[in-house]
Amino acid sequence: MSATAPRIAIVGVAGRMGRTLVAAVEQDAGAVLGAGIVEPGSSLVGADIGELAGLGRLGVSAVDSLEAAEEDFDVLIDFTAPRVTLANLAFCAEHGKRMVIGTTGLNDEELAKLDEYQEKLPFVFAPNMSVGVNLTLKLLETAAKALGDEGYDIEVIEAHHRHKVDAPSGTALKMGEVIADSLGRDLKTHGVFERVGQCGPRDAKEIGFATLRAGDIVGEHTVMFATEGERIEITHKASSRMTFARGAVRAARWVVDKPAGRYAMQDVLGFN
Ligand SMILES: NC(=O)C1=CN([C@@H]2O[C@H](COP(=O)(O)OP(=O)(O)OC[C@H]3O[C@@H](n4cnc5c(N)ncnc54)[C@H](OP(=O)(O)O)[C@@H]3O)[C@@H](O)[C@H]2O)C=CC1
Ligand SMILES: O=C(O)C1=N[C@H](C(=O)O)C[C@H](O)C1
Repeated sequence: MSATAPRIAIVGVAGRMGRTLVAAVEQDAGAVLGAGIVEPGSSLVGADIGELAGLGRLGVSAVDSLEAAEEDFDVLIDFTAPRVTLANLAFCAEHGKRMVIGTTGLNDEELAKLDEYQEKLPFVFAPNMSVGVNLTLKLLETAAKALGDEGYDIEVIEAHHRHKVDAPSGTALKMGEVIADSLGRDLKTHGVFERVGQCGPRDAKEIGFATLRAGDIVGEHTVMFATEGERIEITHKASSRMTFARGAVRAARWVVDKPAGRYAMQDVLGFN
């Protein structure tokens, strides 16, 4: 399988990431566009996915189920919504496929469900597929270890486009988890996601989150380490969805010959 270019199916192919993924697969000589899946009953069934992506005709027509695409792909790339992703994971496990999952906003129960599949198929799950964000996670580990117990307050600030449905972003939560793990804290107890009214002074160990939603912001994350007299800010700014899409295609090429397991982008990039 690894010797030939994997055939990729993109679910949610008419979405913001779906359309960008079509372009990313087309640009990658090591991957082949196998199928594009839209919502069941969508008026886009039969549309050419190249045309949906603004690339002109590519000869691949959108279908509205994984069953209809089953013969046409090796790896499914899924940037949709939690319930859709979990249903697709069940299909892929049953039919010997691999997956790359970029969907965010999974609740604890859904995250636990994801774990149930780690022995059933190989899949990469990452809230952010960009190389830059994954490097930033390594920098945060170092910064948190150096500063977190030295009186520096830690705050995570994220900004995204007006259409985003989950908050804080999956990336912001991942950043919080990396920082908490590095400091032996638990994000469940130390994460502060809302401050309103007479909320009192800041606890030294809390990890605060602030969310902005506006216009067409692709995705921006800053982690602030602030103490009296100085502040360090580690920032990542995405200016194009192509950075996520290229990472996802890279993950699809990587996961195609891996044994069953749940992998992270850090594994794909060799950062672990
Ligand atoms: N990991 C990463 O690097 C990144 C992750 N994301 C995450 O990816 C997800 C999608 O983001 P985005 O592309 O902006 O969102 P969009 O809403 O633009 O795209 C989601 C697409 O999924 C489609 N969809 C919904 N249900 C189904 C179904 N049952 N079968 C097939 N398709 C379906 C939607 O169709 P319809 O519109 O008809 O409902 C829509 O086209 C979010 O969770 C986001 O946070 C985003 C960017 C980067
Ligand atoms: O919804 C988005 O757009 C993005 N979502 C991801 C997240 O929730 O972290 C990644 C990226 O920042 C864009």
